[in-house]
Amino acid sequence: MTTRRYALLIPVKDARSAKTRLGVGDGGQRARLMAAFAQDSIAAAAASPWVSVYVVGDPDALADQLGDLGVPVLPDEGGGSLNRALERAAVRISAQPDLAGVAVMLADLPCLRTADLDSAFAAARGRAYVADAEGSGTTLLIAPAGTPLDPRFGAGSAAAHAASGAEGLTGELSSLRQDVDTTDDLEAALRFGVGVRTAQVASSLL
Ligand SMILES: Nc1nc2c(ncn2[C@@H]2O[C@H](COP(=O)(O)OP(=O)(O)OP(=O)(O)O)[C@@H](O)[C@H]2O)c(=O)[nH]1
Ligand SMILES: C=C(OP(=O)(O)O)C(=O)O
Repeated sequence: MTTRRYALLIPVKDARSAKTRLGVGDGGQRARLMAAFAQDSIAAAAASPWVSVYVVGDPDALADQLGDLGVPVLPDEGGGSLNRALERAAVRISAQPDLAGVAVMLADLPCLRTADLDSAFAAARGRAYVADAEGSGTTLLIAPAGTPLDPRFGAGSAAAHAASGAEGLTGELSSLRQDVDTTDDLEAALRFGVGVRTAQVASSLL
């Protein structure tokens, strides 16, 4: 275990325009669910001794959405591009001394258990990523100090991160792979076990 921490960037967009592929509830209910995913993801990550968490997004839009988690918010300077927003935030944060590196975790991981995040950081030997359960997306990208973040999130991002030279971590890491994009994913996540905030919102919806 290192004494230096990674800056863990967690991008969160305004819940009202997020998760259009989730076919549950109306727009307002989907926004509450999305906010709960983000809160559970952030709370589990913030408990890890490997990271200091920074949300990347619009601070005004996120004020309600993040509840009382008390995490710092870096502005989204991506102009609609997730990868550009992450690169800009990484440049801002890497001015901090004594970082172990910069990492990115997506905020649609309502099942996340801190131990899986810890295991991923412990296993990374260089720039590394964790693919989602389906194998096509990426849930975590780790760039140790001295390596570029070079984020390639979006459709087919696991293959894109592999092609860019990052190592795909092979541990089970099941709660870190259980991302929720679709209604089927949500059902799988509920069977797996979600965090308290998601459980509460989901029970009022399903
Ligand atoms: N700050 C920021 N976060 C983003 C942006 N795009 C996506 N995200 C976040 O990145 C994570 C993964 O995003 P996607 O699963 O692609 O998001 P989505 O647009 O909410 O989902 P769909 O509408 O179903 O495609 C989620 O935590 C989003 O909130 C962006 O442009 N800026
Ligand atoms: C942006 C991504 O996420 P999702 O699969 O949640 O759209 C990704 O996996 O790169």
